[in-house]
Amino acid sequence: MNGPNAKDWALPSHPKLPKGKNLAVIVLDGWGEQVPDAYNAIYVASTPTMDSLKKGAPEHWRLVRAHGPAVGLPSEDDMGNSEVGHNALGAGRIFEQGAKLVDAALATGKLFKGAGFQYIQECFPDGTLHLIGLLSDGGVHSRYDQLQGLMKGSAAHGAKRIRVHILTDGRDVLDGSSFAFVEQLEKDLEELQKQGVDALLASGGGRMYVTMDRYENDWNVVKRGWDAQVLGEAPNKFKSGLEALKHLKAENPKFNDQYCPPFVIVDDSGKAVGPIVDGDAVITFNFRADRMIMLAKALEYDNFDKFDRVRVPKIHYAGMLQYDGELKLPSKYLVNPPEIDRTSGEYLTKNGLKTFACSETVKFGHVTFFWNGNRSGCFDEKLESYVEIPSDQGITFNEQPLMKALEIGEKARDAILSGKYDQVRVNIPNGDMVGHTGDLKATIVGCEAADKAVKMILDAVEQVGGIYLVTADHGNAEDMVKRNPKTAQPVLDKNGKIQILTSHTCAPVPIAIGGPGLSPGVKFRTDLPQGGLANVAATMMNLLGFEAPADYEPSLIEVL
Ligand SMILES: O=C(O)[C@H](O)COP(=O)(O)O
Ligand SMILES: [Mn+2]
Ligand SMILES: [Mn+2]
Repeated sequence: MNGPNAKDWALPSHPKLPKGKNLAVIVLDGWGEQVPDAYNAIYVASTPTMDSLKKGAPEHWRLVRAHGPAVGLPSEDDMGNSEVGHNALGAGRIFEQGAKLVDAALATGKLFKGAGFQYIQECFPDGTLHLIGLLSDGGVHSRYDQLQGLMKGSAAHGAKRIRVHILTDGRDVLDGSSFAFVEQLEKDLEELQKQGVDALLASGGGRMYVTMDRYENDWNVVKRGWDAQVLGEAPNKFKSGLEALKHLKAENPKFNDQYCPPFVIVDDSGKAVGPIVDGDAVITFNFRADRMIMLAKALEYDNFDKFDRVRVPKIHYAGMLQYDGELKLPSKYLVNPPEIDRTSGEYLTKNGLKTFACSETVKFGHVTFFWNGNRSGCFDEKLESYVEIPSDQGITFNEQPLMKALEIGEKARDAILSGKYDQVRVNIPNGDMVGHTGDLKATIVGCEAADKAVKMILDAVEQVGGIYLVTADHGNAEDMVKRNPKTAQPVLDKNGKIQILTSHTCAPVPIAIGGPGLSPGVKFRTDLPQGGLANVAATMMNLLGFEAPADYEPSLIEVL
């Protein structure tokens, strides 16, 4: 990686704040600030520790922006997410993120002129173009209008045969919305057929059960997708996508979009219409990395032992973006990823500071990979310890809402008490992972567990005379229902039932600082009302006794 020379990596000392204080950084995943009512799981939950921090407002507690342009997303309507949130927290600057970069590359047509697309195009005369990704307009991992642009543009640039392999959402968008997305997709494919392109939906499955696992929590998820997408094999076979969803839902009263079982579309003779074979091209159209990396490895690596691929077709594969800058995976991609460089983690190591980072598997990469600018691995193994607590596999987290919050708290506590680290950072997942299930009761339990974990860490900070910084990456658990934007009242569906919100929100998130090591004159500035997650990195550097690099977003604190 290019970077400043050694001299420039040195951070100047802060004129007023001392070095040598332990700093605990706690990111509560999916923990926003919203109207206090019965559907705000955080408000309903008993969270004495987080409540006590709020009493420090405005000097030691405030809100920061965690959505839209504040984290590099296209518009104010874009909710925050873990990738952009942790990127901003770790890098201290706002980078235009995947969603925006793909929009621009499609709008200018640059996407179709780049080396990545040309590599894909080489297969067009004889092969099929397969498009694999998340089917929704959530804007977190992918967006439907971008898939439309990709399909149309590919046809215009010579693709004669297109097969789409969908992952139904219901997590970044309302559960049940997949029916409408599939209907729209099948219409769009028909339109392409009228123009002479042999375009069909080929396979599908729910994102959490098929393909979109992350951080290698459960390779079975990716295998289910591989079998349907590549081998054309699934227990469920249908003539169309809509028929598939209707049938699977009728069969199972608990059906939801996130966990839809895998299916393949077959022709009249019962043959799968779109297995991936030698000579084909494959694009994974998600722009976000974490949940596409495992499939990218299966598609790209010669030496691969995570599951039996049975048949490994010789294909030209490209990602919408390059998902991992360190692994250079995938090697071919359509749009250059944001160049997130000189992250706070890298600065800390260059200045000799020691870091401990921990979460459970499903969020582990958030405090490591995303935090470090979509880069796997440490900057300096001698200075960094990354600890992953294995997550439960094969369950929806409303079944285990405590998750590993207390185990994460214990690891952080021990790391703080060991006195070995300057910065101890964790991600506590409950508000988000349980919030995504839409189960209000379980989310309340999860928030209570998260609060206990925070207490455990703050107690350790107290013992060593350290400093804490508690914040979140975006909202989720604070709002569990879809609301009328004008009245803020819950919206009812056609059966009169309240519509459950499984997704993130556009709410701001809290940030609190404190601990016995915090110098008495430190308080939040009042001249940064629009402050966002990208302002946190400079704040952390100050609390560690350093000035932040000049191009970082300004620190949220001042010293009187
Ligand atoms: O991938 C997911 O679980 C959701 O789409 C977004 O959640 P996250 O951004 O909190 O990971
Ligand atoms: Mn998150
Ligand atoms: Mn989430």
